[in-house]
Amino acid sequence: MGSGSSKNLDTSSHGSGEEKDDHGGGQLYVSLKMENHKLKGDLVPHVYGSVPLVGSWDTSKALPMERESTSMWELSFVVPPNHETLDFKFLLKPKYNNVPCIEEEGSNRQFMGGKLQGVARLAVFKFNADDILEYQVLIKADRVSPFDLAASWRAYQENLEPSTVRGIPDVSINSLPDGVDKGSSTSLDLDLEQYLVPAPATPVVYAANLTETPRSLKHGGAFSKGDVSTKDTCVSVDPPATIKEVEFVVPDPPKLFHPPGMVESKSAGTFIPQQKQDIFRAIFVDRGVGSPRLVKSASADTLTGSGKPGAKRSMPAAAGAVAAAAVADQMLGPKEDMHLAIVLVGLPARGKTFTAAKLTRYLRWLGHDTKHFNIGKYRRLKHGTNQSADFFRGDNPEGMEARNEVAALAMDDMTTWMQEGGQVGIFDATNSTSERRNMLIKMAEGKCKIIFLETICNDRQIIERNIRLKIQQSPDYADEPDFEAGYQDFKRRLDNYEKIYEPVNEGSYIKMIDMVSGHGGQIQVNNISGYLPGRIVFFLVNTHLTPRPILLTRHGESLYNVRSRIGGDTPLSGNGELYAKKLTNFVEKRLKNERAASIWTSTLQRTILTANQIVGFPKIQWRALDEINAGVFDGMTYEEVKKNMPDEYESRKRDKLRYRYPRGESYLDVIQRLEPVIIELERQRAPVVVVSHQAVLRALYAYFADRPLHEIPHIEMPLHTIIEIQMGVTGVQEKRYKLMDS
Ligand SMILES: Nc1ncnc2c1ncn2[C@@H]1O[C@H](COP(=O)(O)OP(=O)(O)O)[C@@H](O)[C@H]1O
Ligand SMILES: O=P(O)(O)OC[C@H]1O[C@@](CO)(OP(=O)(O)O)[C@@H](O)[C@@H]1O
Repeated sequence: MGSGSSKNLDTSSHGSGEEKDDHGGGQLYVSLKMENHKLKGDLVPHVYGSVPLVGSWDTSKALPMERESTSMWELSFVVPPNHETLDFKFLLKPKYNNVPCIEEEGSNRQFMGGKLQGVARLAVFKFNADDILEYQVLIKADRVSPFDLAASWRAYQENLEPSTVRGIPDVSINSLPDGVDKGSSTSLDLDLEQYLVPAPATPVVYAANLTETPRSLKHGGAFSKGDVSTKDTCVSVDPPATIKEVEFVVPDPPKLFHPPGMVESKSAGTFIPQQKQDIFRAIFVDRGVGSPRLVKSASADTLTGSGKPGAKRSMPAAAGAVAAAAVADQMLGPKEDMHLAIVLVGLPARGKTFTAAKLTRYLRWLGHDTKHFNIGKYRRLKHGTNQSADFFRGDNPEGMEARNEVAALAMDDMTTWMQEGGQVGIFDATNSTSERRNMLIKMAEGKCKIIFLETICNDRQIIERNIRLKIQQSPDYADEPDFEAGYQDFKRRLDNYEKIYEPVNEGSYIKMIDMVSGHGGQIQVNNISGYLPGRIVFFLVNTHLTPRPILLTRHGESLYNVRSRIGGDTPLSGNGELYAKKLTNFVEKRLKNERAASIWTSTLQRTILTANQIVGFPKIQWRALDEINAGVFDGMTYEEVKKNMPDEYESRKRDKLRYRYPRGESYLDVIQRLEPVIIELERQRAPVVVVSHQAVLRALYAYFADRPLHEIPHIEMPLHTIIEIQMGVTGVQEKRYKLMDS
């Protein structure tokens, strides 16, 4: 049996009781995974250990792990902050008995002060001298403030709550009929190819090229046209709408009059200068622009239903939790906390730009006004693309000055944009010395809150792969025809950075350590609190680089689709049933080698029936995947709405994103409830087939395709077509299969 004990945190042993080992307070969120493809009888992996939570070394109270896929077992738990040391071991226990238990070989595993001691070694179980079973082990421990943890978890759980619709189990696996071998569908790949149709243009562009362009370039200042490298300019000078933003500057929120207890929101549209006075009377949280018969802000009419790019606002264009958090921040938080700077830190080729772009996409999709400032792009525009490794030497004063100068310019641009209402700036550079970071901290004083996000990778193979990707993608090497010469130059550049690199140890930070290698990664969090930082940590904890497809499809045509009626819960038409068969065939072929894939549907029968015949994969019903709730219009045709409620019809037409159906939902509401689905799709390592609805799929697709919020309600989402999103190490790619005409 395991040995060891749990020590309660004794403040006296820390001198003055400083929370030195507490890493900024908070609870320890521990996630354990074990993987083995050879299953042994009905033995279930358990965890037991030194604290009551994990059974106090009593095998009958050990915590069972849950099956995540056929070969993967998982368990998460939260250790209260007053446990300094936690010892534990893995245990194999029969499903329905307490004995015999087989404890893993070797010494106890241990968390001390929130950190795993030693490495996450394999879990080895010895049945007898010749019979040994090994499990791969993955252990993550993150410090999360109790508040953020509770908020994230509640939101997550609420959306995962099982439905009670129709009494159908929410998770089911219909096994393959006897004699059917899932791996036997040979030579079928060609069949799939015949259904391929062109996807909307999704050029694979190096993420840095899509980032912000220096303001001085837009307005003809320090970055003269002569400085500009053609490679960067051709991709990314912002559209005129963004430039227009600076023409009308909304006063800083603190300068506005706030009657006690009232909160003013500008999130519902563009301000029209002559109506500026009205904003002083606006008292509402973004709740949609429809339903005049229901209570509506007196000011809503003074705001043009925009959602268009360039609309100026100081609150996110979002609903629900996002809007509520923004209001709370304005009421309670210090002014600078209303703006958040995520400052990347890390050696070159550690995934900083990749992570920055992904986070930008996620935050924008949630409705936060977010911009990505890539300092490499600033440098290229100012100093050209052909800087050799010497430019990056720590002992090259000119190089250092030039790099600090562009970093300061970008920081200036970012804080100026924040003062105009921008919410989250992502500052993407190596920022590899504390001197540079101090410069940024000083520049941000009183303007925004800084959180450092450090990406650390110790896996030589991944670094090697990243370097090769860099030579292929980065504009720095676009003019270098000789791959080997580029490679050697980049290696020298890396050496120069490594010589002076200082890991982050100051302020608020998130460290992502080996998060992509697939084993033993961890996230360390220091001094992080608040709604948005909490969401960011939650998002980063769940993302990884394992390539896998996500298949999105609408249900087969329903009886209401045939009659052009919205909403409802009707079964499939004949056409719809045919699609269900074709989809089944498609999934069997496309996922023939995927043992751990799963099928997600909504709780409405048109999606359940569409997926009904697919066998061999777990099916999960999500309420969050139900179609937009059309409220009092459910079951009507668009024509009927137009005729009977012309005002409502027009309101929706004017601003389909924010329009909330009376007693129903808006697209913004749908996006909010889909957040747990996105997090889960990011977290999954195996393929997922999502069978859902038009509005829901528009919102999900927009996240992956990085489409702006205002476009979401208008994205084409045809019936009987599968959109395959391929999640890969360089980003997201798309394929479309049209199985039949709609
Ligand atoms: N957390 C990470 N650790 C290591 N590699 C990563 C990480 N995230 C993404 N990558 C990989 O690193 C590659 C290069 O990333 P990039 O963002 O250009 O690096 P950087 O900005 O640090 O120079 C990406 O294409 C991706 O495959
Ligand atoms: O937002 P719009 O464009 O109205 O699209 C959403 C509508 O699509 C429909 C079909 O018209 O989805 P679904 O096919 O899932 O039934 C309606 O139920 C839903 O209200």
